[in-house]
Amino acid sequence: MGDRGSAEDSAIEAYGLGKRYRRGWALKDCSFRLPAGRICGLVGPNGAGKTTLMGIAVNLLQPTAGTVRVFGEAPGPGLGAAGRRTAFLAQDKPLFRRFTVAETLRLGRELNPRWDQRTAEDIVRSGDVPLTARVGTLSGGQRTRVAFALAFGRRPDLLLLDEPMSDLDPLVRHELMSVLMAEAAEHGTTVLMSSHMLADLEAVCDYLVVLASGSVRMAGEVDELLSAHTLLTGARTDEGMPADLAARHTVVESRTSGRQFTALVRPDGPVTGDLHADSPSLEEVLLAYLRTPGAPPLISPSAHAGPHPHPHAQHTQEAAA
Ligand SMILES: Nc1ncnc2c1ncn2[C@@H]1O[C@H](COP(=O)(O)OP(=O)(O)OP(=O)(O)O)[C@@H](O)[C@H]1O
Repeated sequence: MGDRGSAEDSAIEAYGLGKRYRRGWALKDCSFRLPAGRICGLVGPNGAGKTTLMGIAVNLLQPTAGTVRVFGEAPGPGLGAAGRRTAFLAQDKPLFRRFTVAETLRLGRELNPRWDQRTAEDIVRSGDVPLTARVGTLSGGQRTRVAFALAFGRRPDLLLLDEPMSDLDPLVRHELMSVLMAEAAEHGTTVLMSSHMLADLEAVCDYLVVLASGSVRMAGEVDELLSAHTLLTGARTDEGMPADLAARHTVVESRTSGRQFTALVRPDGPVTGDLHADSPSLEEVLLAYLRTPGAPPLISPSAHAGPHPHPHAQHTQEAAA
């Protein structure tokens, strides 16, 4: 892609990234790479650091430690190259309430040289949101649609969406997911989307980053992550599951129910014994990691990040958050 060398292949690369607030670390030693062109789900329990990570990537927050690169550049003030290529849809979707929808889109057009009016208007119109309505009179879901239109209209190379679907009804959610996938496929947009709706993520994402307590617990291609895991069921022992299983394989989580145990494992060789082995769904894998923040992390090779060449180019002072 282009003449920018291998850095161009990474949409986001975080290395040793940390953010400390007064109450403690919100992100700690967070390293991962998101290759360009993926639709990536960002998953983690409340307070895991998802919003903080996105805020650092779009230069709204400064890291306390480590570095982040967006298309190979440190996020900087103003509309640097990385900033021009990035759109961020924040959780509270800030819009001017007194503006009409048309005025909101006009502002988007005036502020963005790459503005795509047709895409933005299509997204608004397909939800029957009148262009003449004031933003303050719209329902929460309609406002989300306008915020989506603003984000897509910017024609970003990287779109960061912080829990974009939380106030949408299932039909609108489904429709906007389809818009998201179609736009991303047509323009090669990289998407990083935080969500607690695991089924939605399963439908649209081909890449995943799982955060727990500020650290990356799992990152990589969905297919790779899924195929690394096996769901085992068998007769429970006094300890719950047979002791040799934990000795031979990486156990993410094990649970017992009645006379049975179920364990999600990363097999380190053939699974032997009187056990039933199944392929887990993405939801089963994610739930196991969310329930077990201490599980050994799994970072697939495409998600590995290394140190950046100019670590001092990144600001490291605390921001007024
Ligand atoms: N401005 C702030 N000042 C102090 N602490 C903060 C601030 N913003 C976030 N935190 C803390 O940092 C941690 C991570 O918060 P963050 O909002 O990044 O999590 P999240 O994964 O986006 O959560 P959620 O799923 O609830 O949106 C939390 O413990 C939160 O209380």
